[in-house]
Order: sequence, then C-alpha cells, then structure tokens
Amino acid sequence: MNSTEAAPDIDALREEIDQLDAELLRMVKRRIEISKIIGAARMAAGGTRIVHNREIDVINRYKELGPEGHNLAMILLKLGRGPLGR
Ligand SMILES: O=C(O)C(=O)C[C@]1(C(=O)O)C=C[C@@H](O)C=C1
Repeated sequence: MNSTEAAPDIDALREEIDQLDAELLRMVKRRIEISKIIGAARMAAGGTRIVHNREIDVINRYKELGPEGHNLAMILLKLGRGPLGR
C-alpha cells in the first residue's frame, strides 16, 4: 500500500464477511434440504441415490475456484446425499 491509498476499514470488511457467512450458511442449509427432498423422492420412485451427470454439473460449476472448488462441490454434494460407498 503506498502513502496515497487509504487503509482498508477492517471492522467494516469483517462485518461484511460475517454477513456473507450468515448468508452462505443459510443457502447451504437450504441446498441440503432440497437435495434430501429430491433424493428421497427419487429413491421412493425406485431411482438411484446418485445422479452422476448432475454431480458432474455441480463439480464443473465450482471449477473456477481451482482444486478447492472441487473439494467445495464434493462437500456440498456429500452434505445433501451423504457419503459415497455406503
Ligand atoms: O439433482 C439431483 O437429482 C439431486 O439429487 C441433487 C444432488 C445435489 O446435491 O446437487 C444430490 C445428489 C445427486 O447425486 C445429484 C445432485
């Protein structure tokens, strides 16, 4: 930072982070809810627990975040449908 730049307002930025985290948490909880509803309906209709092409779509969506984006997509999927191989 050079002498002409204003120092960032850390308190305001932290407040924004806190709000974003609250929003993200709400959205993740809703995503889990929806994923479980879809999964239960599909299995009640004799379908599979996993839909590979949908999971690939979700994983691709987070690719722009790099390897951790892949991990994040896998965590979101796992929260909704449970771990694989069970
Ligand atoms: O889209 C579905 O059919 C879902 O069950 C939702 C979802 C997801 O969480 O995105 C969960 C499990 C499936 O394997 C694929 C996608």
